[in-house]
Amino acid sequence: MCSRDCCSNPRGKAGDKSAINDPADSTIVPTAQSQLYPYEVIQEIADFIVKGSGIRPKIGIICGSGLGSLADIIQDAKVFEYEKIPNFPVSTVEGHAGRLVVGTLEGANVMAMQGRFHFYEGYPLAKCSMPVRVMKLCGVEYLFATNAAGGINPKYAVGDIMLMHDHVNMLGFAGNSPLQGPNDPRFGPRFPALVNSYNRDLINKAIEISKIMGIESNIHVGVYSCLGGPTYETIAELKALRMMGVDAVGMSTVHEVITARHCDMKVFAFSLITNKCSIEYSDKKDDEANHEEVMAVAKNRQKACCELVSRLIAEIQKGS
Ligand SMILES: O=P(O)(O)O[C@H]1O[C@H](CO)[C@@H](O)[C@H]1O
Ligand SMILES: Nc1nc2[nH]cnc2c(=O)[nH]1
Repeated sequence: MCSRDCCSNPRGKAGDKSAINDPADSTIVPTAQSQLYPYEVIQEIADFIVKGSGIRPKIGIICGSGLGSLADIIQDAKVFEYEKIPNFPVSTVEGHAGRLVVGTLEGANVMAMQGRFHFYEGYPLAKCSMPVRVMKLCGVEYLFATNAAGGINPKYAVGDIMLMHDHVNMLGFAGNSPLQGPNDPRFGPRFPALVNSYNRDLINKAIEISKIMGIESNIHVGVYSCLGGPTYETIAELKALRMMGVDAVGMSTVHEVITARHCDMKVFAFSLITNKCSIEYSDKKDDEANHEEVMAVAKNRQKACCELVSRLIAEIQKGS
């Protein structure tokens, strides 16, 4: 196990002073985000997974809130509990089981995170997206990132799927990035470009698949934004996001996509619209987002989400 403070659970263990910064201790030097998980530590984690599973995955899947069933359809699955993976954080959110599932889907070698890490859990962004680098060093070429999100675009209904074609990085606007700190060129360049981050070919294929599935009227192509959470948005914030061209809002994915594009992975991402974000002031309880509703909608729509992902992976396999 890595003994460095940075890799440990931020909540620490009872009596474990190493997890708490002492403001009076002038010897503590703040660690830049990019230094939290050096290349060698990521390599160790990747080796542990590849050796333990006997599989070199090509596609990495991140299951959004309530969408853990995307990993349940993986065949010949080898399951790694996050607690048992050296230097891996733990999942603390309901609907995020905290397991890595490695196996095959539609003939492709895949690895899926049944549980992701969020900024609001107390993890720095580089820690939230560290598993994407692990995927890269395991051999992953394609990242499939999924999330539950609130629909801001008035045309979106609960249960619709928004294929992400762009994002607005609100945490980035505020000066926070998983790439902040010295750059390790073994992962990627100092200044990665993010135009065309969301693979157009995969978006087009997903649209074609939605027609075959008969769900094309529930599919949109739009812009996602990640806020820090854990609060859901105020009406004024939702109005501001809408003015900025945001169609769906959540608390994840963007830093994962940044990390994936930095190391040149192809990205496909979608949001399941689990609640409508009303931008009108009202006293209606129905207008308040809540995590139980998010999970219930995700459970209802998991079949369609699984089919979309499976069929898209089958398309990738056909082309390889
Ligand atoms: O983005 P995922 O992990 O799907 O979850 C979304 O749903 C939770 C809030 O209900 C937040 O964690 C938000 O980010
Ligand atoms: N920030 C945010 N995250 C969500 N996740 C699911 N729904 C929502 C929402 O309305 N807002």
